Amino acid sequence: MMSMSTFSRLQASYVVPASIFTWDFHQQTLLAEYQGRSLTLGGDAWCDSPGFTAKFGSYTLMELSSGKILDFQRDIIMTNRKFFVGGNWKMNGNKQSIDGIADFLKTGPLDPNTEVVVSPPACYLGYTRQKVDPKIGVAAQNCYKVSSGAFTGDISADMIKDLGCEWVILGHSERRNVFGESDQLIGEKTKYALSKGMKVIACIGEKLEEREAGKTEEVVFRQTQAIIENITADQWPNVVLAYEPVWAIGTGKTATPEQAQEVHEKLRAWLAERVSKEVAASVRIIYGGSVNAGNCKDLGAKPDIDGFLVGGASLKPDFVQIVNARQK
Ligand SMILES: O=C(CO)COP(=O)(O)O
Repeated sequence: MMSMSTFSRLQASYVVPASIFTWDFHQQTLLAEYQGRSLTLGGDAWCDSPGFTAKFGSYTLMELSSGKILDFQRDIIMTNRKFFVGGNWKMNGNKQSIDGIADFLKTGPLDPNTEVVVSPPACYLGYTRQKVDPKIGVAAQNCYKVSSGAFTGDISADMIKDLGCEWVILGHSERRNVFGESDQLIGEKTKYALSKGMKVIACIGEKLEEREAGKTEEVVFRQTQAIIENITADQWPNVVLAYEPVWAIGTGKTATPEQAQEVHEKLRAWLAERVSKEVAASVRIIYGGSVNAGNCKDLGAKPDIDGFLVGGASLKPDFVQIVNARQK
């Protein structure tokens, strides 16, 4: 038996290039043969039926008198990125307040079309896992890049999993800026957590002075590059990217829906070039920074904003409204 990652690697290294080479050769030969002749062309588009592999469509061009295919294009025409809302509790709460949060989450009602994850401080991971509905994911706010050892004060992906939690937030701006974590370390942590089968909310975002200096894209792409290098093709479904401009975190200064959409759209286009069209179309890019019950609907209506990572408001019943931001 071959593992999924070996299969993907062999397919990407040999099968796909060989198929493309063969097709290109065939097409060039055909076009040379038809040179200077008048042709009768017919084209047809085809899409999968919804609910199957509906995200792909193809368009085929045929020379009708010979019945030979001259060209075909395949593209992504539909994506089904499930709306994702994470509550990052940061270093807040105790057992009593967690009970209160579990209660309002239970009362909800929570939109079943939204994937919900809450992220308590490490010492309350097990308690939170027991208290909240099993349909709600529980995330650690950080973890180190190895399974165990002399790393006083840290926790590992293996320990988080042992508590029944499957998510971890990595690269949060507070880890980067208060605790001095580098792009490289965040990449290494991402690699290790994914290798253990964990799901990762990987955070990126520029500081105010970087935005003012026109460096938003440069910073966001640099931070994302260090992350994508550590993700294999088959691991992308386990990754959510969180764009959190540092100037909008905990400041009450939300990015406008247009500002956030602009960065998300550029990041998706960049991912299409750097990773693949499929990953760019399917990965969820969520926004974080002063999201609240009042601004979540406008932000969530933007086409490239696939949800939120919520700080302060995730400790309050307002969080339910944010989870339901896409409801009419
Ligand atoms: O950092 C954040 C989520 O990770 C955002 O925090 P606030 O929602 O409190 O601004």
